Amino acid sequence: MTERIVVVGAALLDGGRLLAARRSAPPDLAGRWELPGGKVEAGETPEAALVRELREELGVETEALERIPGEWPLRPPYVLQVWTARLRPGSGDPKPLQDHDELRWLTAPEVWDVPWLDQDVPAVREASARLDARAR
Ligand SMILES: Nc1nc2c([nH]c(=O)n2[C@H]2C[C@H](O)[C@@H](COP(=O)(O)OP(=O)(O)OP(=O)(O)O)O2)c(=O)[nH]1
Repeated sequence: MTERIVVVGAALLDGGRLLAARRSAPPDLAGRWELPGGKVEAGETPEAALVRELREELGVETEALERIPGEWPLRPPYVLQVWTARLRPGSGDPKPLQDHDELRWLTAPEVWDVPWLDQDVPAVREASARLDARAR
């Protein structure tokens, strides 16, 4: 089993807050919170996948900023990579259009108020470190 599929997660930052999204499906993930995103398709860059997924799932126009170093294993063959991102000027507010049933903008002290997917915790820790740096 050598196939490896990258899932891009967005640390979408706005005004010193991080967007968290509660999954509505599948049943084993529903109710837990994640960094919105999805699978990178063949021939697609991770940054393009991030912009596409956030448009589909949240109805927003975004820009990927920088990759957070590291890679975190999900259920094989998936691995999670995370980019910071921001809303483009004129983008609407995110809405839970697909895959999610609730969204929250979390300030640095609120980051651990939601039950993140277990496999997302290391990535969220890295993302929240960026949030702390930006909030200062
Ligand atoms: N988007 C996202 N998916 C995650 C995270 N953590 C985690 O375990 N996953 C899992 C859930 C899914 O099994 C897989 C990504 O699937 P997805 O449903 O979000 O991606 P997608 O839109 O490309 O999927 P699909 O409907 O095309 O199959 O990775 C995370 O932080 N963000």
